[in-house]
Amino acid sequence: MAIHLGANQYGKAENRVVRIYRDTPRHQIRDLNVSTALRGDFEDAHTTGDQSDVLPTDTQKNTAFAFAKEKGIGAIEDYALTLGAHFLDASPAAQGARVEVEEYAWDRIQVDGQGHDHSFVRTGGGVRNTVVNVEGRGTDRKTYVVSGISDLVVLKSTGSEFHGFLKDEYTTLPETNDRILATSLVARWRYDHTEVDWDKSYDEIKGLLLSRFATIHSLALQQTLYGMGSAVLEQHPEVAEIKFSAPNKHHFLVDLSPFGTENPGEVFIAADRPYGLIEATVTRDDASDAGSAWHAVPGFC
Ligand SMILES: O=c1[nH]c(=O)c2[nH]c(=O)[nH]c2[nH]1
Repeated sequence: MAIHLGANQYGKAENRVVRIYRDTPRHQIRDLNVSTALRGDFEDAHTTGDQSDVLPTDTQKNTAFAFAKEKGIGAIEDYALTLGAHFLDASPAAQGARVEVEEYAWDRIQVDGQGHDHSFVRTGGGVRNTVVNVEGRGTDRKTYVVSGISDLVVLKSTGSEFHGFLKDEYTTLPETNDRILATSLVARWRYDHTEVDWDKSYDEIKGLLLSRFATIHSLALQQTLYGMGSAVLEQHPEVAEIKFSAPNKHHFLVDLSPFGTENPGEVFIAADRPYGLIEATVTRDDASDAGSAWHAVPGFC
């Protein structure tokens, strides 16, 4: 029987790196979840057990923590770019390095109208993330950055319709001109290059996604996503394409007629499962080649 090793990568997943800046009494916190992986010619490590080419996952973990102190943490994209380039340089057998970073944001706790110096409360409103892929050596080096947001839970209580859909003998869904539209949005966008003010770009794109969600009169979640994505591409030349994964968090009107009570769009049951899952990519016609930018980014079509 002929068998061979297929695609493989290895690394340390979900290093919870917390960095406190305490140079003054007014501390700052950065709270990250960092996953690293190397891919390349690691045939022997699998087939013969020879680990001489393997930079241990433990070393990768140590590096993520050491860099948090030695180099500090600026934008998560810069931290991931630095780590990715380092791992590729440190591992001659590797052809590519992948670094994924999620950031859990904290706000200062307000005490007597002032943000406290060293007490924080976890910020709501989505988790920022980035995936950096670095490949090749010397002048052949290619670097890809996909950044995004997950768990951005949004709802509009009107301004959403769904009608005119295809019907067959199993269709029972009533058409509606007024429904709740809610989702826990995952959006990831691929940058065209790395000369980007990462924090500014992220803040603006997040703001744009939220404002378009609010202002688009929705005829379907599909149309809302396309409108949100188009706005990002129109206003952010640094973005080549954007992908969405959006569970349609259904809210069903409760029938209060058995109690003789009307319910004109006021009381809903928020259904947990099942949910519609709407996924879409919005791309520039002249987008740059994605290369390995989306390598091992699950959860999108
Ligand atoms: O926005 C929606 N898109 C659909 O494809 C769909 N299908 C469905 O049953 N409800 C909805 N809502």
